[in-house]
Amino acid sequence: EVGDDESKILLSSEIPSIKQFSPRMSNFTYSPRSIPDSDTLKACMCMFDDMNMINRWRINRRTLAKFCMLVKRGYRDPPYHNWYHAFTVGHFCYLLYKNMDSLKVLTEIEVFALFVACLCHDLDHRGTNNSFQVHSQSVLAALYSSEGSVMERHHFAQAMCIVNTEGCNIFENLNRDEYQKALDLVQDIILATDLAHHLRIHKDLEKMARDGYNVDDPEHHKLLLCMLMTCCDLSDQTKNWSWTKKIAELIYHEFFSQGDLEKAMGLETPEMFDREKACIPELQIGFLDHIALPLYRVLGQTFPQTKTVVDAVETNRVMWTKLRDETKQRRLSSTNSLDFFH
Ligand SMILES: COc1ccc(Cl)c(-c2nnc3c(C)nc4ccc(C(=O)NCC(C)C)cc4n23)c1
Ligand SMILES: [Mg+2]
Ligand SMILES: [Zn+2]
Repeated sequence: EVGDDESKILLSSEIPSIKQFSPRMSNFTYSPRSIPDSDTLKACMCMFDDMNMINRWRINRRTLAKFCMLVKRGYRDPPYHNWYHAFTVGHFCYLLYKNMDSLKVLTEIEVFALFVACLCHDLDHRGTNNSFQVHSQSVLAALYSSEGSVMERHHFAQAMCIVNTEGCNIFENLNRDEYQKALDLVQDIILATDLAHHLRIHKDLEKMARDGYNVDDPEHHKLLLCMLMTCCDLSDQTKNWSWTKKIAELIYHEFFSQGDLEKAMGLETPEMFDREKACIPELQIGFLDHIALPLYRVLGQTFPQTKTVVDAVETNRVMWTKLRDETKQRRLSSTNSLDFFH
């Protein structure tokens, strides 16, 4: 049941030019969600091509088309952690490449692994997080909870299944060392998408920003890969307010569904997942203050070309504070009304 747009991609040997998409495709302000689902596979192929990855790693076009198709199919359809999320994360990686001098601060194989990891990083996500896996004693927790980062280990395992599927191994023409290096990098980068991991390395990222990035320090390469991956993963926060607000709705739709499940299973539900207790503007301001803003500030400090991105996140924070104050205002005014007696 290969979709018609997918079979067209598969059969057509030439890769269309990136020019056929918006001329703003490589601007930080461009929102990839304006690319229709039916064009996302073609857009992925174009991004691989525009970053010269097809030539550099001698990727067979048909193999690339099959790989991208299986990755897209490897996502389920929860409100947020679906193929569209993976596609937008991959697109932000493309934006970093186009706006940070082809990411020459990393090696070519690191950039290749980063882009592949972006597309694969949430494969087969079920719309529930690591603590839900452990508390609900899911199959994935049984498999991976002893090492932690349960979902992220599963996402990587799914990516390896695709790479090992006949006709889908985009790494097949790498030599032995490059092959091993590429898969190790994809694993490290996908494991780094666990927010708990990001919180563990945040002090190191700030130190790297203070000291200045040292392209000759392998530790800085590892830290930078983790940092850029999380910047890609949270990149919906760097777009305009209407998109950012829409994304929050999708995320809390997913969170509250998890909370409903937890209540039904008699598990305790943190406020963030409890539709009765959560105040979305408050929670979003907290997320921006504790995670997103410090992260994008480190990016902007280390790479001045990305400063515009920090401004966008700051603007979104202002919008959330306005929404919070309005919501408070409405509640204040209503308690003075007859509602008070109900
Ligand atoms: C990088 O990995 C992930 C994994 C899952 C998600 Cl949903 C996100 C993510 N992407 N955008 C958002 C936004 C706008 N708000 C969020 C609010 C809270 C949390 C959260 O998980 N808080 C738990 C605490 C231990 C930090 C995640 C949020 N988030 C990122
Ligand atoms: Mg994830
Ligand atoms: Zn993600």
